[in-house]
Amino acid sequence: MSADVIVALDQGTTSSRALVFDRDSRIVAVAQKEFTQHYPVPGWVEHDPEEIWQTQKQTLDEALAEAGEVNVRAIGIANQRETVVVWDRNTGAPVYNAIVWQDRRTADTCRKMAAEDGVVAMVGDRTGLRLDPYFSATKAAWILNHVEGAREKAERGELAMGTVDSWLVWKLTGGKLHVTDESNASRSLLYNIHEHCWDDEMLELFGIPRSMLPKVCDSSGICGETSDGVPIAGMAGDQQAALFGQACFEKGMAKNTYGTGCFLLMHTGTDAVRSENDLLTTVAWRIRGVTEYALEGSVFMGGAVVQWLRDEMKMVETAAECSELAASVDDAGGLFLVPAFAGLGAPHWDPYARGVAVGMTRGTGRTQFCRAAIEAIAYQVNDLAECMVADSGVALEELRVDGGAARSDVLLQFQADLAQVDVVRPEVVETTALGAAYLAGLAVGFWDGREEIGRRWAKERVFDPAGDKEEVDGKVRGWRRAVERAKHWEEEKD
Ligand SMILES: Nc1ncnc2c1ncn2[C@@H]1O[C@H](COP(=O)(O)OP(=O)(O)O)[C@@H](O)[C@H]1O
Ligand SMILES: O=P(O)(O)OC[C@H](O)CO
Repeated sequence: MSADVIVALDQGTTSSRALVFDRDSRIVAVAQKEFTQHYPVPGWVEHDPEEIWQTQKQTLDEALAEAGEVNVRAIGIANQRETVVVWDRNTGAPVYNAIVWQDRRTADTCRKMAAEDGVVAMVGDRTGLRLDPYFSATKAAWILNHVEGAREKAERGELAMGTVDSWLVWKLTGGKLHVTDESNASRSLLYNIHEHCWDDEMLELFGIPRSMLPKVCDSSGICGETSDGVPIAGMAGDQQAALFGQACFEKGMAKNTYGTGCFLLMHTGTDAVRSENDLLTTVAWRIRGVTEYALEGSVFMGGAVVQWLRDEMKMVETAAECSELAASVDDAGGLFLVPAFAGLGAPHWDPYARGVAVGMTRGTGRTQFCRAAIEAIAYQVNDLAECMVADSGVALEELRVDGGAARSDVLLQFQADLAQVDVVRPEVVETTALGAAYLAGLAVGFWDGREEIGRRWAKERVFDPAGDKEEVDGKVRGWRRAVERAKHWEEEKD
């Protein structure tokens, strides 16, 4: 008899992955494929939607082939968020490349809109977000305004838009289903997170016809079937999926994912807590019609700074080598690297910031660059953690971590020293995929409930805070001076 399994699709910024999980939450099979990053103009980042789909489909097929005789009970999807695809409902063809969350082309549009009386407050009140190019709305509007004939087609109801989850479901169902889940919808700037609907005033503000938008579903629940008859039963933005996979189900529980970017999310229960410290209020997930929320801090360059040292600067051959070099010294010798390559996210929200390296001396070499890169990841997350503690009024009990760069012990130790909190790496670090699998599995009765999921979560290693407080404070002061030098570098355009 073939074993029952759940398949998770983890469509990330740099790769598409498919993982097969068994009833014990063990990974039975995994496949991964990187895809092309397009940087047509400095500050722009695009993906080819067809390549996203092809790589995702290939990994799905490969993972299933590796798993052998299995019975797939359901599919769950976790995806890079905010990245927007606009396609023709009749032909199914995208009208433009996907504009990626890191893309800053709409910075000037956002700045001008924000100058209008009351707009920033209205956007924050309704969506929980900032008027920043990070989110989907201005990216979709850019496509409508720049692709010939797109706006007219959209007005006629011929175009669909969606985040990558919507695009994958559209493809998986052979163009039958145009849906998203509430966690993804909450990243668009078009969704009212309190009234749980697309917001007419936001649609008008950004010039997006309502007919383009997907139907919003629960994050856990059968929303449809693939062309092969497998239920699609879970969908969430990858950071929310990771929060679920880390079993952060209680108010105040937090996780940080160290992927391309870094995303610190704290569960706030059924309260949409408004940040006083420049964080975002976001939907964690909606299950059986009940929405739970999270506070989020988003850092745009996390593990990607290590990739940059490897691929562009050629200072190392592998990401692991960067960590090894960083671990070989106690500090960066006064060097600070602020990787504001795509502007700065929370808490600065400065799309005009650009990368800087300051504090170089004649003794600065690649080892110091590697150390400074690893430290920069931790400094950015530490800034978010401070905001989160200030917002919630309680110290973090522990910080659960995951993502590719969470493999780096030196990073996690430095994080614990900076934030003075236990940093906990779980046994299963594939928490994004696991979260998507759990959301799908719960919907089809594969797992019993959150209690069971909580019991399954297990620590692999705890990084205890160490280090001299004064020394740490001095380093943080240095980091913040360096950040000031990165801000407002790119000139604003009219
Ligand atoms: N040993 C390591 N030390 C530091 N960073 C690492 C290490 N291994 C991988 N990374 C970083 O992790 C990132 C990939 O993480 P992943 O979670 O797969 O990203 P994403 O889901 O955003 O595509 C890359 O940016 C890479 O540089
Ligand atoms: O694909 P990741 O893991 O870098 O995550 C990207 C985020 O969802 C962007 O908000």
